[in-house]
Amino acid sequence: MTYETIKVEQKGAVTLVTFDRPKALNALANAVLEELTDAFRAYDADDSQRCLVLTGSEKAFAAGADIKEMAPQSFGDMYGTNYFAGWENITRTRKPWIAAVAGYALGGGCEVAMMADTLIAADTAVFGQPEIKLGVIPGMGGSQRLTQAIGKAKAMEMILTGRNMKADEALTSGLVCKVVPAEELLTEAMKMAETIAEMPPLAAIAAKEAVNASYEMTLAQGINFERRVFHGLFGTDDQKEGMAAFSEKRKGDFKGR
Ligand SMILES: CC(C)(O)CC(=O)SCCNC(=O)CCNC(=O)[C@H](O)C(C)(C)COP(=O)(O)OP(=O)(O)OC[C@H]1O[C@@H](n2cnc3c(N)ncnc32)[C@H](O)[C@@H]1OP(=O)(O)O
Repeated sequence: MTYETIKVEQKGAVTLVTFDRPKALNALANAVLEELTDAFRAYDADDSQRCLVLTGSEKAFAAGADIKEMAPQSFGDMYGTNYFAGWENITRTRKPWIAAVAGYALGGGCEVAMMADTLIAADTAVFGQPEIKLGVIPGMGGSQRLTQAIGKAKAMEMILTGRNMKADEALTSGLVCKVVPAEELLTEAMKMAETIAEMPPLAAIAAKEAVNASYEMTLAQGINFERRVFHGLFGTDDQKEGMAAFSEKRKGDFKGR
């Protein structure tokens, strides 16, 4: 597929996806959803690819859903098409992916970044859910994921006032795993992605499932799920290779089997 709103590059075992709609600050039009969903599906299906980085431009990761596309829609249009439901497809990606955020990540931009397995931010990053200023509320998971990430008090304050959060606050609030100088963002994100790409791929998928289960299950259910998945990994060649490599004091060569 040829993409018009995103750029997709394979760099070794890492897929780099860049929002490429600079005129509207990478606003998330329907075309972006279709292309991004296709790129993520292709990544998940390609055994040579073991981690993905999603990034934007220096000025904006993404400035939210396309307000001009949304503005004229009626309740019937929104409800009838289950508008925005398609974005959840991205969260079904089984393999790990990282959001590398510089500049604005507002509204849907913040929501897509929060769908990632982890977020790394440039010191220029600005996160926010300003939908209330447009007479709506977050519609792509922001009220849920922001609250899970930073807690009710701060999420409520941001969503009710539309206040933005800068990178340093995003770090102390637990929204992002690290903040780096803007000029180093891509290098740092690719370095993290390359490290993940060297890990046994089945264990990476399993680790992701286990961490995500903590949002869906009780503690007892989650611990039981983790243990079963842990047991299951003893059926993989990569577990044998990983433990042999440790004993033989060498780096593991993981095949994803
Ligand atoms: C998914 C949901 C349900 O959660 C909903 C949403 O995501 S609603 C959208 C939430 N996002 C916003 O409200 C942010 C809107 N944008 C801004 O506030 C500003 O653009 C800014 C603070 C990010 C940057 O300001 P500035 O540097 O002054 O640039 P602008 O001149 O405003 O923007 C440049 C250009 O981009 C267009 N633009 C920006 N954001 C969007 C957007 N979300 N949708 C459509 N178009 C957008 C903006 O209109 C400008 O284009 P022109 O008018 O010059 O053609």
